[in-house]
This record gives sequence, structure tokens and C-alpha cells, in this order.
Amino acid sequence: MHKIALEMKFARSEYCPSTLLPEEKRRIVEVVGEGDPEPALPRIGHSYLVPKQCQLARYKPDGSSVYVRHLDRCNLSMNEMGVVEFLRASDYRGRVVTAILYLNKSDWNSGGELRVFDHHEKGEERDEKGLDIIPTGGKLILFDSSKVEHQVLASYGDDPRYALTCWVNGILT
Ligand SMILES: O=C(O)CCC(=O)C(=O)O
Ligand SMILES: [Fe+2]
Repeated sequence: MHKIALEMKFARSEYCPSTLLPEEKRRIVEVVGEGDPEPALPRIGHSYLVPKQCQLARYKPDGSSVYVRHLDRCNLSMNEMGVVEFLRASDYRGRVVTAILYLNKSDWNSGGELRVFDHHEKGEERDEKGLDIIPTGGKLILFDSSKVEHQVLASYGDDPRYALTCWVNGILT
């Protein structure tokens, strides 16, 4: 298990998540950490951009809201996608780290698991089993946006499932 921390360069008062920040204010100055081996991403000693915006998602608890298996970062080339789709996906190309904070009850037990799959290189066998993570309120999940395929399973019960997601973009150093 790796321990990492992201340290902000700018003063807290300057940070307003609801506005679009100029690039220099979005810079996270340092990634510090410990562990052996060093995590592939985020890399210790490198700087990243904090997100321009977050996504608050609400999934209906009637079993109808799911998110199919996907990667958050689009790795396909223009040839593979076609020009139109390639341009449409430009926002997704810079994503480096996905951070999800669940805003559900702390004793959430109503499905809606995040299923994460082991990374596989092209041509290697895909992980079809995955690992299910219960979206308990207060839980923070961080993963490599370009490598970790994931999906959201259906949830059931009285309360909707809430997830706040931020994507950290692009290596600066
Ligand atoms: O809500 C979750 O657990 C994951 C959502 C997700 O995969 C996404 O918004 O890209
Ligand atoms: Fe995702």
C-alpha cells in the first residue's frame, strides 16, 4: 500500500473550486510519499494540475443507474477513433489520477459497488472478476485514470448513491 499526499502551492484563500483557475494557480507543487516500490502515478516529486471542476453524480437506487466498464482517460489515437470523436474526447486525454469521494451514509449497504479491474497490457487477458469497493460515505478512492478500468453496479434501497469525482490532469515536470 502506498501513502501519498498532494501539497498545494497556492494559499487556501485563493482557491475557489467553483471558478476556472488559471494554470499557475492549479499547480500542485509536490507529491510526497513513501513506500516500495514507488507508485507509478502520481509520481513522487512531480507536480500535477488540480482539477478545474468536479463531478457530483447521483445514481437512482431503483437498480436502473449503472456505469459500464470504462477507463477515465481516453488513450485511443485519432486513427482509432475518427476525428470527431477524438476532438470530443479532448477533455479526457489529460486525466492522470481519478479521485472519488463517496457522500453516502457511513453504513451504506445498498449495492452500487465500484468494481475495479486489474490493469492488463494490450493482448493480455482481461481481468473479468474485479474487486468490489462499497461506496461507504467518507471513503476516498484514488487510482490511475489511464490504467484502472472500473464500473459502477446498480444500487437498491431508499437513498440515492452520491459520488464526488475529481480528475487530476497532466504531468508538469
Ligand atoms: O461513482 C463511482 O464510483 C465511479 C464513477 C465513474 O466511474 C466516473 O464518473 O467516471
Ligand atoms: Fe470512471
